[in-house]
Amino acid sequence: MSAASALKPAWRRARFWAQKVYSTSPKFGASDLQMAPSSSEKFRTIDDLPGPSLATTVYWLFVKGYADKSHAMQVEHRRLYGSIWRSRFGPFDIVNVAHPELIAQVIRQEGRYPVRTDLPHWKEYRNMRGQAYGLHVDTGPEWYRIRSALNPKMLKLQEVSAFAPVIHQVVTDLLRRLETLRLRSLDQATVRDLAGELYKFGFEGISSILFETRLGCLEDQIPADTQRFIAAVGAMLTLSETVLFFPRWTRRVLPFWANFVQAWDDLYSVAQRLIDRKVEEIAEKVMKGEQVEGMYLTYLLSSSKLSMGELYISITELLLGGVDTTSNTLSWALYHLSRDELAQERLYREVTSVCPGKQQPTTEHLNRMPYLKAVIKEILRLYPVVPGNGRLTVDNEVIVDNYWFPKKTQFHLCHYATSRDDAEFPEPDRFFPERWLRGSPTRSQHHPYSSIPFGVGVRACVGKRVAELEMYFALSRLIQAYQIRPEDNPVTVEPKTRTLLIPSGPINLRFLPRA
Ligand code: HEM
Repeated sequence: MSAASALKPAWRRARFWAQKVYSTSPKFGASDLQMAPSSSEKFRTIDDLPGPSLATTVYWLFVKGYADKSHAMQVEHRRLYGSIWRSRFGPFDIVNVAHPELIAQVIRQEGRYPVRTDLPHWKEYRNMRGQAYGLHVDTGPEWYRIRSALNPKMLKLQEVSAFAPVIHQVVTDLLRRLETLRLRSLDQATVRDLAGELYKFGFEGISSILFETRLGCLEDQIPADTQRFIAAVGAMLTLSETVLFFPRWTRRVLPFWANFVQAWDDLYSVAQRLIDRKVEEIAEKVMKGEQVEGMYLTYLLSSSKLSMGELYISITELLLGGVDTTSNTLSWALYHLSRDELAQERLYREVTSVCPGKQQPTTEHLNRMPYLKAVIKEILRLYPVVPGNGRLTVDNEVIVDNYWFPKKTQFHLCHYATSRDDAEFPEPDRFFPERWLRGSPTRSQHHPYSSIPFGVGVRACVGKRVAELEMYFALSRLIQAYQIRPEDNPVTVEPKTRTLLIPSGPINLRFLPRA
């Protein structure tokens, strides 16, 4: 049998997918569809893709210095290889897509149970400890079952508005903390390493919703248990990248795997204890015949859709998703507003016109603050905190552009490159919230997949609404309270990638109280 005839069924399936995919994508591949591939006309394959060799990748990462700038490497590689290219590095063999239409094609073919990427080290840890798999490790219908249990109370703004009072409490603590820090500084204005403070805010904010408990992250003396919790989250996220790179045999000589396990053990045990404490509280109330009121954890416990093991893991994973993401976005927002007086003044006028006299905004007020939302959108366009997302094809072969890919292809969706593309957003490196204002002549025309910081579809970020609420409340109240300025002799802070896109240096800002 010739190679061509052996591949025939695959091409037939490919043609079927091509029709599905291209039917709504005029720019890419439409002309090829009209030439509908006969059995002799083939789609190209992964082997036909351009891309750097292993040696070139090593050179880029370790000689040219892109190891912590993989977001910038997306932009450079797109310039060199076009909108789709292949990279191979160690165990990784990845197809990068850096055009919104191609990202849309991948997403449209992601199937019912999309998978981002394999996390073999997380799975191994959970197997070792006999824990449930949870949202990040489970796949197929099992992932969907867990996700469906977590979605309610998280996905709609009206639903998450139930969390508004507790978020406001945490924002009040943040304002108090910043006030203390600024008054302690030499010029009685400067808060140094704002991202570090906002990290504690992110941790406290999401924990107060998930555990229905205040952890004291924003206090001067952070309780020891909370410190251990914060350290474990940081260690796990950092080591998670490292352990993947080293082969298994190195575990006997290098400390990374043991430290990774320790971090997970610490993290899991604190989360478990906090949840168990809540369970006891609820049980006591029920025994006394008292009304049980609560938020997300109480809802999950009462819905009984997850086993206790699944609940421990799910809450822990939600925490991991919610800590660094909102805090980094807020850090960048304050960084840019401090350097753009006009934008800051416009935001201040909007917030004070809707909520005069430092009134705390409600979710209804937020509906009348388009500029506030535009600021956050613009920041997430400039600094998508997840600069590159993933999709691993599991159920289907897929066609992207004019290439056919088998099952188990790992795609890397280059969000950073698309949202900084001048074909989508003129002056892409400029902070310009006006480009998001509906009905304004400054509104940009762009592909709907060119800036998708939370992802799209069934696997998109489950915490999007909570994140938005936290960021809107925090930013509006900070702007009500302070004029924010850069420190004297300010330095430009560039982003760097450490899985997430984060500031590469400290952000130091001056907070000048408003009358
Ligand atoms: C600025 C804030 C945030 C951004 C930009 C962000 C972004 C993302 C992105 C891009 C994904 C991957 C989506 C996909 O694969 O299509 C994701 C997944 C996820 N996020 Fe967020 N996120 C943010 C805040 C949060 C918060 C506050 C939480 C917790 C409440 C959270 C929990 C999660 C979880 C659990 C997942 C995995 C969902 C799944 O696999 O089914 N995120 N996020």
